[in-house]
Amino acid sequence: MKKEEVQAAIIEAVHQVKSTNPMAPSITNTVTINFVANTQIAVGGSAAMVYMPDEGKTMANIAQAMYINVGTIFPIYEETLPQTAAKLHELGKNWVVDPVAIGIGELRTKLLNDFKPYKPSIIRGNASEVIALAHLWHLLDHPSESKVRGVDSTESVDQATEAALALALYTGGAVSVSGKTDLVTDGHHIAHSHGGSSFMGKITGAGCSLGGVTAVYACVADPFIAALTACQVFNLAGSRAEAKVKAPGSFQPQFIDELYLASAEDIAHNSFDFVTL
Ligand SMILES: Nc1ncnc2c1ncn2[C@@H]1O[C@H](COP(=O)(O)OP(=O)(O)O)[C@@H](O)[C@H]1O
Ligand SMILES: Cc1ncsc1CCOP(=O)(O)O
Ligand SMILES: [Mg+2]
Repeated sequence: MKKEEVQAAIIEAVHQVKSTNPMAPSITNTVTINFVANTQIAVGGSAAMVYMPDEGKTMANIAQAMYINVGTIFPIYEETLPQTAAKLHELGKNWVVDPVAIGIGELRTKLLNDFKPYKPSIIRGNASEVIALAHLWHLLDHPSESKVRGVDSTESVDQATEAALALALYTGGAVSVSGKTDLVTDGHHIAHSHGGSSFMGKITGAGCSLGGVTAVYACVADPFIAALTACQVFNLAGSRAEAKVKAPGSFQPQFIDELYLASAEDIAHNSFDFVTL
């Protein structure tokens, strides 16, 4: 795959989403649920948030792709999440997992551990979360020095490269690691997407919404292209929004506007590096 082919695939994914309005349902946290839905809608997708086991399985049946984010969990998720993941795996649908706050609490750890056999098509998290998931799934041969302290990363994207590659090779899908520069890999290629804004770390939900938008593109594109397209549109919209505002409060609505306004060509030509391994 050449960089020009990647750019052509990004343009195609953006056009497909804008013209078909695909639904990427979510089971996601209660902190950022509204922002996730609004960003999914801004790029041309359709949002539907569910909680219950029968809802998860129904959505797995009718959706083209789905998003599961464990940022806030409830006892019912012990039923909802494994049943939904099993159904998505059985049906061969693309689905995105964001292992928010991995390491905190027994239920979250159990839920993330139980996803392993269902091989999520895209794992999206910050560096610390991606490293912690690779350790939880025993994919790294050195001991864990877990630095997860909540929802924010304490490690750099570069430090998560080995974990991202190990996860991608295990799932056969893609892994998307966010930070100042984002890394996307399918185990055979690595892309680094540039841009964004420091204000994205000053609002809640930049990562969660990146996962939701990744699921929208996963309705129409393969996991690597879907994950990279989402990073590209976020980095472009983040840079453009930052240029127009002074502080995080006004950054958030401006960012949604820029997601909505970004053209397929501009998204594909936002700065990124691409290497084949
Ligand atoms: N300092 C930064 N500069 C540019 N973009 C950033 C910065 N911090 C985060 N982002 C962007 O914000 C989004 C969420 O990333 P991140 O903050 O790592 O996720 P999370 O909220 O899950 O920890 C990504 O699109 C990422 O590129
Ligand atoms: C603050 C918080 N607490 C539990 S989930 C959540 C949202 C995390 O959002 P993001 O990972 O996108 O910053
Ligand atoms: Mg996050």
